[in-house]
Amino acid sequence: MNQSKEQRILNFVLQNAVRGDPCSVIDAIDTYCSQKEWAMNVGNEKGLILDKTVEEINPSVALELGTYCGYSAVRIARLLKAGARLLTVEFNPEFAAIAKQMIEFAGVQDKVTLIEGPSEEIIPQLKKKYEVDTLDFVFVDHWKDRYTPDTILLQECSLLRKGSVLLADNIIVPGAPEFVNYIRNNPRFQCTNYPSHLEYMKVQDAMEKAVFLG
Ligand SMILES: O=C(c1ccccc1)c1ccc(O)c(O)c1[N+](=O)[O-]
Ligand SMILES: [Mg+2]
Repeated sequence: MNQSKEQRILNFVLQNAVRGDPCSVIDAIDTYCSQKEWAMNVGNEKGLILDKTVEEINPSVALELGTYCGYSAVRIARLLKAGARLLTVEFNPEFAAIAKQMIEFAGVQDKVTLIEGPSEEIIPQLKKKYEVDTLDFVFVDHWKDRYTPDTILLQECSLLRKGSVLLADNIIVPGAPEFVNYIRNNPRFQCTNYPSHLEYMKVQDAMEKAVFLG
């Protein structure tokens, strides 16, 4: 049966990256997706904004919404301190299966919990089933129409504390206008916009950082 693009990306990583070396995995994905087939990884330009945000926060507990092939999960996990953990949520079972292999090949599986299912079902389970108290960092990169309802759900589930940081991808392309309107007009969040480009393209995009004020 014809392989999926995501399987081709994984195969390229398995053949060109170094097992246990997360940076080589990130580089291999960026090489493949910039030269062979575009894919919706956050990419290196926005990835550097993600890196700086994670390093600034140094989270003990991080959540990612939208795992895809695991590129940003590997990117985040490689920066986490000893004992810190990333929970990453993916709705699509095929993507989750690829991401699991990607995370394991990168050697960051001990820091990452990959959860397959819809974010609206997983978020209410985080406290009891996944033993989360509050989240220090949330990378928001899933279906763009889920950004706002899931940000509201995180608050309703008391998963944010004063200083929790959300970083949202794709503010311009594909865009999340409802989220931008919600978060920038919400007095409980302090927002900062980071202009960038759509991964592997010369198209304007941006990321939005939102600090929860409690
Ligand atoms: O929605 C798309 C999309 C839409 C149409 C075709 C391909 C992808 C997309 C594009 C770039 C992203 O960085 C991203 O996170 C997504 N996404 O699905 O979450
Ligand atoms: Mg994205």
